[in-house]
Amino acid sequence: MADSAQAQKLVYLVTGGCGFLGEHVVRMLLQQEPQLRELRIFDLHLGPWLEELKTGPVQVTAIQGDVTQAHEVAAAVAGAHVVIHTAGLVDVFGKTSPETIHEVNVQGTRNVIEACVQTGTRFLVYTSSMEVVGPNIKGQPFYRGNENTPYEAVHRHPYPCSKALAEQLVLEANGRKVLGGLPLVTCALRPTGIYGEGHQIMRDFYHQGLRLGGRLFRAIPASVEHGRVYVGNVAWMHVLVARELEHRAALMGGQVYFCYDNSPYKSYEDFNMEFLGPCGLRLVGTRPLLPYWLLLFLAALNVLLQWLLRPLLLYAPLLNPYTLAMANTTFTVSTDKARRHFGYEPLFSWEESRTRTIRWVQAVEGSAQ
Ligand SMILES: NC(=O)C1=CN([C@@H]2O[C@H](COP(=O)(O)OP(=O)(O)OC[C@H]3O[C@@H](n4cnc5c(N)ncnc54)[C@H](O)[C@@H]3O)[C@@H](O)[C@H]2O)C=CC1
Ligand SMILES: C[C@@H](CO)CCC[C@@H](C)[C@H]1CC[C@H]2[C@@H]3[C@H](O)CC4=CC(=O)CC[C@]4(C)[C@H]3CC[C@]12C
Repeated sequence: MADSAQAQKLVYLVTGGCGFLGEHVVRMLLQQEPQLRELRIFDLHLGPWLEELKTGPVQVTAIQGDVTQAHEVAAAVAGAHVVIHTAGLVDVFGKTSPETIHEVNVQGTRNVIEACVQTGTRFLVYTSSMEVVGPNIKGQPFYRGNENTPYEAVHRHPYPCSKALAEQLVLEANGRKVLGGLPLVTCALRPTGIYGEGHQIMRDFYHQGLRLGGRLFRAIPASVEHGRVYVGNVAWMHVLVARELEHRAALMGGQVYFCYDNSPYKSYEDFNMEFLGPCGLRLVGTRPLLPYWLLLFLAALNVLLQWLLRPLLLYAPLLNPYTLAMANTTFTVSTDKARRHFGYEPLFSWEESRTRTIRWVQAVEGSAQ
């Protein structure tokens, strides 16, 4: 008893802890981090599920706050040993302005770094994205690449631009002296497309399929591979990095790691069918049903409609030129850097990740009826 009380000494802060990934990180920390004394969860919108966590042995502190507000961030960071910064605006559909995306993703990250420096927090884990690398605006394939694969990372869209700038800030902050004189140790994790329980876009595709009588229509050639990783494994990587940063600061500080697991390489649509198929949906066509030029035309039309309708309503469909380019460009990773640097092995096999995700989609279906 005395031993476990002594071992429980660490205070962690998870920003964006009520988001899709953030919730998994929070739950994973509570399950897998025995050294935890207090877990602070900082988010613009706090979820009601946090209440159930407050009865466990770890003190769970929910903080409603905004990363763009430096004083709110500093107050939340003060006294934390580790910050896991997952909060961000994930918008590739034109729902929010480029300025707001920049403000949350870049200025928010700057505020987190400054708060660490000012309050003496030494370990910062940043959730970056594969989008920091690509696909680029030229649509060049990135086939089974790793962290050292040369690739022309050129972006125009506000989301990847903001993630790239924020990642750069985090990596440049590695080694800065924090209050007390010790160096800050930072690193960035770059998930590919995350899937699993709570994935909003999977839910959207599922509902779209139901509306279309149980069918989805192939739009992307099956040969275009899109990297995907299970949310539980992404969360597990965050927990491991947060744990190991202190012991392997020289090796891991300032490094980037793709998030990977054993999920198969498939096209975006074929991969989704791994879950939606067992839930009764069918992907129609072995080839795209519409020619690419027509899809591109429809995507451009959606942008025009979004602009025209803006004064009346928010029209933000899944298809736009950016999402089409994303889905239509091969981007897959193959790396073992996380295993070599901090002993990462996926916690969930592909079979388990698939089963869990299918169960979740089925539960979504149940709750929709
Ligand atoms: N979903 C994906 O496929 C991928 C996501 N990522 C990154 O992972 C992180 C988490 O993404 P998701 O969980 O998918 O998104 P999400 O939208 O589900 O979660 C983001 C969380 O951040 C919070 N947040 C947003 N603005 C905030 C603000 N101003 N102050 C405080 N909290 C704020 C939201 O309330 C939300 O709970 C993001 O940084 C994203 O860029 C990276 C790669 C892939
Ligand atoms: C053309 C449509 C026909 O069915 C398919 C459109 C699918 C798109 C909505 C998705 C294709 C690729 C996705 C992105 C990708 O997985 C990488 C991402 C990383 C992030 O950091 C955030 C999410 C996302 C941008 C993800 C968003 C949805 C897609 C564009």
